[in-house]
Amino acid sequence: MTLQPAATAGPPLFSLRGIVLRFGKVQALTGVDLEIRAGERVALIGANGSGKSSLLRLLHGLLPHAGGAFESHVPPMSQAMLFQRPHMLRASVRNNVALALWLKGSRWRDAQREAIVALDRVGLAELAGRNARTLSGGQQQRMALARAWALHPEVLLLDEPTASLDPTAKRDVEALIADAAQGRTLVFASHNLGQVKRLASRVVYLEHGRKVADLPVHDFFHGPLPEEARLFVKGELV
Ligand SMILES: Nc1ncnc2c1ncn2[C@@H]1O[C@H](COP(=O)(O)OP(=O)(O)OP(=O)(O)O)[C@@H](O)[C@H]1O
Repeated sequence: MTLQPAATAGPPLFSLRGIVLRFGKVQALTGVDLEIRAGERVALIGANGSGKSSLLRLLHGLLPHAGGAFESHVPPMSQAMLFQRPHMLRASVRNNVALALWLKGSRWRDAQREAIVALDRVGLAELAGRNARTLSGGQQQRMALARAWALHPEVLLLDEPTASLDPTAKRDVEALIADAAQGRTLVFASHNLGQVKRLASRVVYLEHGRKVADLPVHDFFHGPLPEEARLFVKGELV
């Protein structure tokens, strides 16, 4: 499916000013300024280790910052994050989704019913009774998407959601993401520039933890870029 152009961006959801994030001596983010508004679809790109996952995890409240100011206007229950390797509980596919709903306050019976609706949406209803740990990589990502979707989040944060999938699964999961992103704010990390062009309205390029470019998607791919970002887009810097 094709994503509709984002409506005029709404109020700010996340505001970052001069953010520094460290893991011991490693500085994963340095002086990052970023504002993300409702309805935007922001792609985070950059070489391995440039800070994309760290930034997503900061937005999701999973990592503390060591400097700068971070404001989130999204209630914690209104955002969901998909990790590179989704976490699977040793339970049925249905219960993996239902548990997330139950934790959010649904009654168990309602949670199970809503889980089936969400699984149906990603084409997994037939596997609802299977142990989630026996799913293939593509099926796991679809399940994780159903789990995130079922929560009706305002914001979806995705960390390289199709990185480990074969081309068919990549296409399927990307279509589901496009569907899930409708009417929501999407922030995702990706090494797949085709996917960035298809899904994003805006591109943030990180290099060694610094934000080097931050442009509307068309300008990023067609306008002048800082040299390192230009080489990255040409595939000469990975
Ligand atoms: N738990 C951790 N402990 C120590 N260092 C970490 C940890 N997580 C990330 N880092 C370091 O922080 C920096 C940024 O890593 P991050 O995972 O955010 O990059 P990335 O852009 O998502 O990379 P990739 O494209 O490989 O997923 C890297 O130098 C990385 O080694």
